[in-house]
Amino acid sequence: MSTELPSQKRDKVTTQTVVDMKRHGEKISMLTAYDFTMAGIVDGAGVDVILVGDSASNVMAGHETTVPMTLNQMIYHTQCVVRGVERALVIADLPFMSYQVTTKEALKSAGRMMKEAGAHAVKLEGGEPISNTVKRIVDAGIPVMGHLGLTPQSIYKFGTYKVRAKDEQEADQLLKDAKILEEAGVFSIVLEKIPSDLAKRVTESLSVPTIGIGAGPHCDGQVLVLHDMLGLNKDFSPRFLRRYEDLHNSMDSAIKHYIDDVKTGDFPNENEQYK
Ligand SMILES: Nc1nc(=O)c2c([nH]1)NC[C@@H]1CN(c3ccc(C(=O)N[C@@H](CCC(=O)O)C(=O)O)cc3)CN21
Ligand SMILES: CC(C)C(=O)C(=O)O
Ligand SMILES: [Mg+2]
Repeated sequence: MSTELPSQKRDKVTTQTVVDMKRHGEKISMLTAYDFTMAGIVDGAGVDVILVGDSASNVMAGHETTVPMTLNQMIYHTQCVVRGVERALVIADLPFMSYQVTTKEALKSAGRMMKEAGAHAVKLEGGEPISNTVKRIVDAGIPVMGHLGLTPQSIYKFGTYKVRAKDEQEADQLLKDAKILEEAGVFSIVLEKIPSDLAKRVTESLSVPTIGIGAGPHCDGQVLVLHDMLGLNKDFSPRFLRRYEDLHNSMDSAIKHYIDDVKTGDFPNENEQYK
């Protein structure tokens, strides 16, 4: 019998693969990407899941929140990412107000994300209030990832990005929401900025995998925003973020070097021109 872990097959990662990874106790790695070049690097390095997050609103467009992102903008980013990916599962965030008004509109939004953008699955924020919508999308053959805890599209309802579900009543509600989403058919749930103990309880009570961001070590997988973990984002330092590179500094010094070479006439040299 093979002792190969589910993700070690070089086959494309599917929603079934990530569910199998939970059953085998293999952790799931997920990162964001918003464009072709970055997606190719992230996929080539072997990440299991790529999220085209609506954090593109912050990271790509320079907005303060994810609220302004449109469905057409998310479709564009997802098209770019899909062209750069060979193996990873590509999940796209449905942006604010593309799925909350009616179930019919939600299904259309999810359908466009699959047909026009080539996403393999969509992610929606929220629990019980969107469970019928989730069920309808899943019934249409579109895999759905849930997202509970800190749900940035609702920032104006909560007013802060502080840790969520710290009191018992909110914790019980989150646990209930997770069960309801599982029953509605999600293949996985993101847990954002909640206490580790609660994330552990949720993870143990579900058969579908949890993917944490600021939700501790007991989740079945972890996700970070690519630009944050590469150190491109100087002014975002929540405690859950680990920086694996300081690309801001690397880019800054490379660019300064180039400017200097242009000013001094060092660039272009003898070999960098046509005769
Ligand atoms: N660049 C980026 N990274 C992300 O992780 C991310 C986005 N953008 N945009 C969409 C959401 C918003 N997310 C957030 C936003 C803020 C905090 C946060 O911890 N902010 C403050 C603390 C705020 C408070 O305590 O009131 C911090 O410490 O930076 C965490 C996740 C996660 N997502
Ligand atoms: C932080 C992750 C989970 C996300 O939703 C995003 O990048 O938009
Ligand atoms: Mg998001």
